[in-house]
Amino acid sequence: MSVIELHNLRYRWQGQSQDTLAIAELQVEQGEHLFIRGASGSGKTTLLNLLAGILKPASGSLTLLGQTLHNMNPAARDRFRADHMGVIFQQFNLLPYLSVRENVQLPCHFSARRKQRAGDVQGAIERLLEHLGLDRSLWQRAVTELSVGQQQRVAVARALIGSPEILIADEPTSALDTDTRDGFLELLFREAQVQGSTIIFVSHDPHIASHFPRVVDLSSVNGASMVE
Ligand SMILES: Nc1ncnc2c1ncn2[C@@H]1O[C@H](COP(=O)(O)OP(=O)(O)OP(=O)(O)O)[C@@H](O)[C@H]1O
Repeated sequence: MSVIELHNLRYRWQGQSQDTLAIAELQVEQGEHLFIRGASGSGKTTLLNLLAGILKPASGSLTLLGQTLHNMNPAARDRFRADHMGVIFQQFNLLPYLSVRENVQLPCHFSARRKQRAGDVQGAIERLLEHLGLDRSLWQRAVTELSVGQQQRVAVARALIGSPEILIADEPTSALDTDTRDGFLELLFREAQVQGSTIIFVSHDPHIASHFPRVVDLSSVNGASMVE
């Protein structure tokens, strides 16, 4: 079973005369690191929102770990997301009034499964922050006191805790210089590999693509012949 399976998927934003996305086939296997590239406006964020169950396809099928998110009720969908997905967005979405430690711990509050998989939660937080190279002196600090690069590491640790099967990253490196960006990707890959997580990484930056074993250009799969 693929981790993500997508078949004849269509999505159109309201008011648009054409489908934003029309993807005949896309499968992502466990542990794969997939980079999705595409010009601005090609539908990358729309695709991630469909994968996360935030948007519902107009037609076609989309399954994650064999389950169809858009057929679930909202509570079940939220639970699925908390249990199985780690997300890293451009703005990181860290909670400013919480410390580094508390931010990383959050998914274990929302998901008993993630908590159970993390085991010794405080130990897991420390291991992740150490592996991601975040100095121990920062762990009790509010995240607002951290640099952008440091906040990014906190966001990665939070996405990884409790070993979710699927990691979704939307332009998480856009604020970084080249060296910091490459270091960030190395850390992300190393940790994802340890956990066997699948990565779906979206960006319009072509330099990042060279770090990924599999690259899908959205413009080449989007609108390709669909079997009705
Ligand atoms: N909320 C919305 N309402 C209507 N149309 C939208 C909405 N969000 C996106 N779109 C349209 O869908 C298309 C794809 O947008 P999307 O944000 O998915 O592209 P993207 O590839 O992520 O772009 P970028 O690289 O600039 O972030 C665009 O034409 C955009 O105008």
